[in-house]
Amino acid sequence: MSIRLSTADGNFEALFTELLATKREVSEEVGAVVAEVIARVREEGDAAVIDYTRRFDRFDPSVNGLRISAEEIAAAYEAVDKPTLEALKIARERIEAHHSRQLPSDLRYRDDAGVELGWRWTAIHTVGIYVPGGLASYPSSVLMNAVPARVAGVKRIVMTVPTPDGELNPLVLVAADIAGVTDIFRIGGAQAVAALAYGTETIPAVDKIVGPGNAYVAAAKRQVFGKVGIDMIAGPSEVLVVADPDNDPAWIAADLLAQAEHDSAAQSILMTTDAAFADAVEEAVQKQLETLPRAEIASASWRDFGAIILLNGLEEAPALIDRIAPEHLELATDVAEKLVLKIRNAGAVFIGRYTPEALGDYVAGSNHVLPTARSARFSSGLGVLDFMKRMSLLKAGPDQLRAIGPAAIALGRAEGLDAHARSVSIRLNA
Ligand SMILES: NC(=O)c1ccc[n+]([C@@H]2O[C@H](COP(=O)([O-])OP(=O)(O)OC[C@H]3O[C@@H](n4cnc5c(N)ncnc54)[C@H](O)[C@@H]3O)[C@@H](O)[C@H]2O)c1
Ligand SMILES: N[C@H](CO)Cc1c[nH]c[nH+]1
Ligand SMILES: [Zn+2]
Repeated sequence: MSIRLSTADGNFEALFTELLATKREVSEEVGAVVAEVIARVREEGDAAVIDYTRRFDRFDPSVNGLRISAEEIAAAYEAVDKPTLEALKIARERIEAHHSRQLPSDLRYRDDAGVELGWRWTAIHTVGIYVPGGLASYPSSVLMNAVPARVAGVKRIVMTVPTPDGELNPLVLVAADIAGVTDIFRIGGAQAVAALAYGTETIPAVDKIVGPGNAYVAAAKRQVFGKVGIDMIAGPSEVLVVADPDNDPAWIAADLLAQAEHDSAAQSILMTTDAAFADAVEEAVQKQLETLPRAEIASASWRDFGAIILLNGLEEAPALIDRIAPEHLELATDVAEKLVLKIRNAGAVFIGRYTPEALGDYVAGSNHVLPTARSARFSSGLGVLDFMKRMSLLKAGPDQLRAIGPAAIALGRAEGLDAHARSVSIRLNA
């Protein structure tokens, strides 16, 4: 049973604020564990990675080597059935087509003073992609990370994926192969992030680490930021479904459970205007849980973090949605197109009754690595630009230096930086 709030109640603001502040991870403890893992991996390299993998993933990766071999990838193709491989290829193509449209253009122009200005985009050379794998395997996340990197022009894509108990997921390996991943390592958690950031004897250090993961992965990415770039914090999944009473409660229940089944720390929220509809959805959730293989995880998530928010009218929705800033927002109402224009903060919006979030998780083409824990207030989902940098270009000749140089001299002197002023004046006085 989820908690229920109503905007009609006097204590709504207090309860809503509490909902926003809910911590879904035990952060202080995680932060300390992760700091120790990173320090040991920096110090001891492969030995620490192997030790932590034995401890957290329950197998010894030194037996087959940290790196997943070409033979293991070839064997994975044999283990994957044809329809699933076809589905993976459809997803890869759609993700590639969508992300190709994100490629930015270079620019060069001459302004009124004759100064040439512009920028040039270049790809990051080596990136690390973290593919989660503790509670479930995510071939789709391999594509969501690696395909935009390839589109951007990244030369080396180093992937880490935990393989609990040493079990390889063939579809994950095939996805990596068709997406153009160059190196794959069978490790996960904070030890994988640390290895990618600092490098070990076997694992190359990368320039940037991207990808979702659990609380340990998220904390590790935060802690290595600066040594390497990171994309954003994409932690336990979330969905906010805005649904009017014209929906089939079973469809909405299925959508709520689709995110709840990821992790007991996932969060699913329903916003609706009708109390009887809310009851029907709650009932449908309980019914569907009876047959869901991952019921244990999903019911824990729905019980501990699920919520139903009753509104007086849909016009109340946008302001509340912006405060929640959900990873995924479903608008299952006939006024979805109008509503979407009023929303500022969400990782991805699914418009209308026939766009379940799961479509975006797999095959729509947009990225499913999205900001969680309210970080959609200031960040966006993974895309091609996360794998690129923009260099400024400037060019002046003697006339342009004469035109704008004196102002630079004045500002250099005003800041007490005489060498700055001189590097301009020396040319003007030549
Ligand atoms: N936002 C997104 O785009 C997106 C996409 C896919 C998955 N997800 C989320 O990613 C998360 C994946 O989590 P997961 O656990 O399945 O896989 P994971 O790969 O993120 O984490 C598994 C690793 O966590 C480490 N770990 C586990 N318990 C530990 C402990 N007690 N101490 C230290 N380290 C420990 C282990 O090293 C293990 O290899 C889920 O919350 C899911 O919702 C998000
Ligand atoms: N919904 C997840 C992002 O929050 C992504 C995913 C992968 N596979 C299924 N779903
Ligand atoms: Zn999902």
